[in-house]
Amino acid sequence: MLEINKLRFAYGADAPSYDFSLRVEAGEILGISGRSGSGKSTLLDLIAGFLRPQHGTILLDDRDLTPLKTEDRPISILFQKDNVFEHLTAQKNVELGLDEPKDATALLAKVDLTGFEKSRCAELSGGQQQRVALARTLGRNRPILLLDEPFSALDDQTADEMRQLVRQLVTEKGWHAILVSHHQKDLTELATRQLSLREGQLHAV
Ligand SMILES: Nc1ncnc2c1ncn2[C@@H]1O[C@H](COP(=O)(O)OP(=O)(O)OP(=O)(O)O)[C@@H](O)[C@H]1O
Repeated sequence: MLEINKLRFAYGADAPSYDFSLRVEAGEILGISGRSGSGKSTLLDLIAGFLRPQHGTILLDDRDLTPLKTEDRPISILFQKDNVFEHLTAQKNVELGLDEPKDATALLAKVDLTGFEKSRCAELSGGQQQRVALARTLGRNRPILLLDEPFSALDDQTADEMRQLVRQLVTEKGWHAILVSHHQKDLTELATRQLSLREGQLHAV
């Protein structure tokens, strides 16, 4: 289980402070909604280690991740865009993220990109690029998946396909996923549970 205990953070002495506690089971996708500026990205940045909390702990299966640097945390992140290096091929993009050699072709096949191994990502559509990023996530197989508006730049049908794929992978792999989004459809169709962020605190929806 991923446990975030009384994580407290403020950007400065006069800034409002964020106070988060939450738990995410393996195979669960926790959806977090909230108005623009409510602190959704801040929450993900704290879990990813881009920001340091002033108080509190982040545990995965009782292991304390709080002191670890971002690169040592067992996380993958999918942003709205810019998840791939556009000048590199799909295959290189998948291989770059791996700790040990794995079959990039098989990983790309999992996300329905057979035959695109040698395509430069600049030549791929936004949805295909997101699938390359997902193939890398699959290869890395990190237990925590942070999703920051990952489908916002996609058309409706591609977003639907991506949601299904992400859902299937999270269930299959037992990842602990947190999705932040403005889009109700993402939250209702993908999240297994939802919370809303208001005034620095998480509330039941
Ligand atoms: N580097 C920073 N320094 C100071 N304040 C910041 C910084 N980054 C964000 N903030 C402030 O913290 C608050 C939360 O920002 P955050 O980006 O986490 O919100 P959000 O809910 O993800 O917003 P959006 O939905 O628009 O992406 C905002 O008031 C924002 O202005």
